[in-house]
Amino acid sequence: MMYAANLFEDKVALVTGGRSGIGYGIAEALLKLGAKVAICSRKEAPLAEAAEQLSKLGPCRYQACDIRDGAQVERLAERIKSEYGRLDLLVNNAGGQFPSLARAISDNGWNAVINTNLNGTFYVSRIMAEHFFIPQASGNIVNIIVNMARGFPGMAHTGAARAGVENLTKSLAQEWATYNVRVNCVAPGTIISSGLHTYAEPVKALLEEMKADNLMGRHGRVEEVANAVLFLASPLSSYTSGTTLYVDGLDHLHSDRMRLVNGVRSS
Ligand SMILES: CCCCCCCCCCC/C=C/C(=O)SCCNC(=O)CCNC(=O)[C@H](O)C(C)(C)COP(=O)(O)OP(=O)(O)OC[C@H]1O[C@@H](n2cnc3c(N)ncnc32)[C@H](O)[C@@H]1OP(=O)(O)O
Ligand SMILES: NC(=O)C1=CN([C@@H]2O[C@H](COP(=O)(O)OP(=O)(O)OC[C@H]3O[C@@H](n4cnc5c(N)ncnc54)[C@H](OP(=O)(O)O)[C@@H]3O)[C@@H](O)[C@H]2O)C=CC1
Repeated sequence: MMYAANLFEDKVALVTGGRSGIGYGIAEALLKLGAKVAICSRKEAPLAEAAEQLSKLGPCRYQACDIRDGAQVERLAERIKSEYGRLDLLVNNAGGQFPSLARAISDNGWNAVINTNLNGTFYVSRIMAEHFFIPQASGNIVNIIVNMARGFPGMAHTGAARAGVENLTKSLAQEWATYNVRVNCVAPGTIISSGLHTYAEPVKALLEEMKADNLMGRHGRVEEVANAVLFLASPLSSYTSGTTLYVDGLDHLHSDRMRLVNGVRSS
């Protein structure tokens, strides 16, 4: 760990989707640097188990919460208030989608992905800002999106949702600068995490091809995403807001994704 061990001492962080994968890695990194952490996700049992593990590193509370439901998010804010009394950092990490060509996405499937990634991110951001960041006149939001710089063939729903989050980030960063709130995005490429285990063949084979197509010749690691979040969450980035930091081994500048997706289609 290259950051000072007390970098987030006395800071309180909420990591949505913190029970698994990238969110867990972010929560772990924040705890190691002295933060108090809250994690939320929909499934209570694995969430409780993750919080128990994370508590070995420092104070970690959990509450089941579907970010698509504003009432549940309000209850989460009340709980954070009663447990910790404040919130300094929100990491909007909860999200996901399923691989599908656009023509095959049903209305419900489209709405499920937009509701999760775009609407959920907005609800949590607005509610935490109202409860904490604006009254405190300080706060920090890091939105985990995805590299969709050149579109996202094979996952058009999430490409659209994350582009919405990226633009929302620019708007909130400007509206809330006056309250000393910074808002940024981290855009991962393909990261080896629990999220990838949800994919079956032939997408698994496609992931191998994407690795070979990557200019660094590999997928990313959870710690590499967490390190980017730590930078944006810390005073080291105090003059940075409204931006996107890519953690994708250059995929946003170079990738042959549509050709690879066509390969899956014809296999
Ligand atoms: C074809 C080429 C593919 C290219 C792929 C490239 C791969 C690169 C990947 C690298 C970058 C990104 C990686 C990651 O993000 S990893 C993280 C992954 N983690 C998750 O995605 C977990 C969270 N996901 C979910 O919870 C769900 O996907 C969802 C967001 C949809 C929310 O679930 P919810 O519980 O609300 O959904 P329901 O089960 O109620 O379903 C609602 C409708 O959505 C349809 N649906 C859901 N899953 C699928 C599926 N696998 N395939 C098709 N349709 C699906 C479902 O059928 C419902 O619609 P209908 O009522 O019309 O049936
Ligand atoms: N792995 C990768 O290659 C990449 C991942 N990403 C993004 O990073 C984030 C984390 O991904 P990763 O850790 O890999 O995957 P995971 O599937 O492990 O993580 C997704 C997390 O989000 C939670 N979640 C999903 N929907 C909701 C909801 N409606 N309300 C609350 N929590 C929810 C899940 O918990 P539960 O099921 O209990 O609700 C889970 O903890 C996601 O947004 C993902 O799309 C972006 C680019 C690349």
